Amino acid sequence: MDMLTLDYIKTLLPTRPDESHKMTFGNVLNIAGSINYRGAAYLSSMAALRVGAGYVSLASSSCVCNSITAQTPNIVTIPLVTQTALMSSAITSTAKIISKLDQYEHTDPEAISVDAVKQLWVKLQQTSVVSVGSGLSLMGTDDQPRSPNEPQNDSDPQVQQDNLQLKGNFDFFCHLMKAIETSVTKLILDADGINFYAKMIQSPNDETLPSFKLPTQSVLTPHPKELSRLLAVDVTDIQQQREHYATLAATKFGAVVVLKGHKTVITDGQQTFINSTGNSALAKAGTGDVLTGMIAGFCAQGMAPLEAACLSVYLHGLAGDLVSKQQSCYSLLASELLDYIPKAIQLVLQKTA
Ligand SMILES: NC(=O)C1=CN([C@@H]2O[C@H](COP(=O)(O)OP(=O)(O)OC[C@H]3O[C@@H](n4cnc5c(N)ncnc54)[C@H](OP(=O)(O)O)[C@@H]3O)[C@@H](O)[C@H]2O)[C@@H](O)CC1
Ligand SMILES: Nc1ncnc2c1ncn2[C@@H]1O[C@H](COP(=O)(O)OP(=O)(O)O)[C@@H](O)[C@H]1O
Repeated sequence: MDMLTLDYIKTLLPTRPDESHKMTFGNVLNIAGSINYRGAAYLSSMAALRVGAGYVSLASSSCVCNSITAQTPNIVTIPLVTQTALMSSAITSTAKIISKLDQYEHTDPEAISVDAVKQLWVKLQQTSVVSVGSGLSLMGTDDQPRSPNEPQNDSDPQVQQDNLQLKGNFDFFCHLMKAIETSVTKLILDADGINFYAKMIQSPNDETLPSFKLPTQSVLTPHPKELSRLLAVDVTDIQQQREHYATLAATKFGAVVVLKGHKTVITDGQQTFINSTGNSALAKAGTGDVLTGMIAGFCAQGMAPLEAACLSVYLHGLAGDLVSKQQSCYSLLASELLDYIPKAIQLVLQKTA
């Protein structure tokens, strides 16, 4: 186990040759965001650009893409066909409307259609790295009231697993992961992408859950609760032995694992690093989406997943430390963290000189 040091981080920053163009610095396809989590799509895409990726495309539903385009001109958007768009084009009579509405009653109106995978097919072949999951809603919690006679212990990881219900973009995600399995080498899997993978791993005999393999160079970015779902281990145990469980997951899933939180653990199962930067300012909704985008952005520049994860986690924490110095650790917004990434990179570069 090694602490991440500035000396080591200095050696990781990718070079920026003068003889270059945007594609020299990689192409990220970010599949992120959903009707309630548009901000996650913005934060992750912008973070990939902020660390130097040459080209970032956001693939999501039209409502997400429209919101992002209204906020920034920097992200190329790929609006994906939604289930409701297909549904309305298929509806021709009132009777059909009623039967279809019944069928889609519990569906997110902006849920992406499985046909969108065909839309993405060529792009998947051309892209150097794909990030999936930030704000892409696949799961909900089963909030059904329970009978008082049937108490359940919610801290039991198995109960947490059972309480996760598939919804929203689930069908699209399953087809997408099958396509990624055969066409993508570098994948960053975040948030509900991890929750789905956990459900798949924990329920190998469930035929309603199509299985997929992670690409050879994958990064999983769980927070402790997500890792607890992946390993079916209580979150308290995870927090007591963070390095142990992160390493176990990396070995089990053949991926780099970034176990987020104070002293983030980064491991490929053989080498393990502990982050030395960051503070409670980062405990704010959306900062994890920024981290996912940073890892994707560095991977796109040709970095190996372990190194890209170490560099991203360190800079993300350093950006949080710079914020804290200027404005305390109370007030950071995840969107402001994006503005501190250049300052963190500059600090590392200055130390290099
Ligand atoms: N602006 C946007 O668009 C934003 C979009 N976002 C997107 O929203 C999606 C869902 O994100 P989310 O925040 O709703 O769910 P999630 O983080 O799984 O928390 C659920 C529960 O897990 C637990 N838990 C969490 N962290 C923990 C920890 N470190 N250690 C231990 N436990 C921890 C905690 O449970 P508790 O401990 O309270 O029982 C918590 O209540 C996701 O796609 C994301 O990308 C967000 O990034 C926000 C900004
Ligand atoms: N107390 C803390 N100290 C250092 N880093 C923290 C702290 N709390 C959260 N972070 C960092 O902030 C990010 C939070 O990510 P995550 O839990 O996925 O939140 P979200 O889903 O809202 O983006 C992670 O990179 C995590 O390491």
